[in-house]
Amino acid sequence: MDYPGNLFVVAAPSGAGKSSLVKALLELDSHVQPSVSHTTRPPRGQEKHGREYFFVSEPEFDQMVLADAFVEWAHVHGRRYGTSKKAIEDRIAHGADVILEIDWQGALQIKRIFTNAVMIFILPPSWDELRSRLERRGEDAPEVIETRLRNAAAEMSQCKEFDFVIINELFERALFDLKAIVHSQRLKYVSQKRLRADTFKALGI
Ligand SMILES: Nc1ncnc2c1ncn2[C@@H]1O[C@H](COP(=O)(O)OP(=O)(O)OP(=O)(O)O)[C@@H](O)[C@H]1O
Ligand SMILES: Nc1nc2c(ncn2[C@@H]2O[C@H](COP(=O)(O)O)[C@@H](O)[C@H]2O)c(=O)[nH]1
Repeated sequence: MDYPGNLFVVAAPSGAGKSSLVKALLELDSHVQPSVSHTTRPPRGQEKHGREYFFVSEPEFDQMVLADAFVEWAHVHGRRYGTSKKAIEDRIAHGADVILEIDWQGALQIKRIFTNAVMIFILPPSWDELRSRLERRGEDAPEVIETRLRNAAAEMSQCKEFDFVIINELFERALFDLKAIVHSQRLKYVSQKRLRADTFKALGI
């Protein structure tokens, strides 16, 4: 059986560090491919259209919804965000490991469609640290930070729906945990379906 590829879904409250962790994972592991979402929020800092997001207008997003172009989409912090079918379906069909960095509402939509998706939730170590990460990042206006912190409690309560919860206190430790989850899912297929079968054959058992 060909390696079918895994779909990893990473969710977290804003500022918990999911983009930093996923970025670091992608730098270390070329077999994992990111999905680039569409959003109606404006770009911040150095963000580029087509790299962090496809930045689209509200009417453009509406059109994509009407055209059934999204696998999932949701209202998050007063904006809309969605994963297009185009962003993931080809890659999954070709057996790539794909990682989605999306909110919990989108994550649960994905789980209903892709029942084998591996669901990972990132938590910050404390409220104080969450606030100070958002402030230190320095890319959101104070009122945006307050909205994100207000929404964080409801978001974090969803972590029980996920397969894995990583506490991002020490970055390297959290990255180690994320890598371990990705590798363990890959090994399930590689060892059970192919290498193990080859070894059994060679051993005549
Ligand atoms: N373990 C950590 N210790 C200290 N700072 C961290 C840690 N992880 C991430 N950060 C910092 O916290 C800030 C928020 O991280 P990041 O942008 O990755 O969060 P996020 O969960 O992706 O947020 P959003 O959903 O708003 O995009 C960044 O400035 C990042 O460098
Ligand atoms: N349901 C979806 N949520 C998404 C998607 N892409 C990003 N997100 C989530 O939105 C918030 C805010 O992101 P930010 O870049 O504005 O800080 C965060 O929780 C993201 O994970 C998506 O395609 N679908």
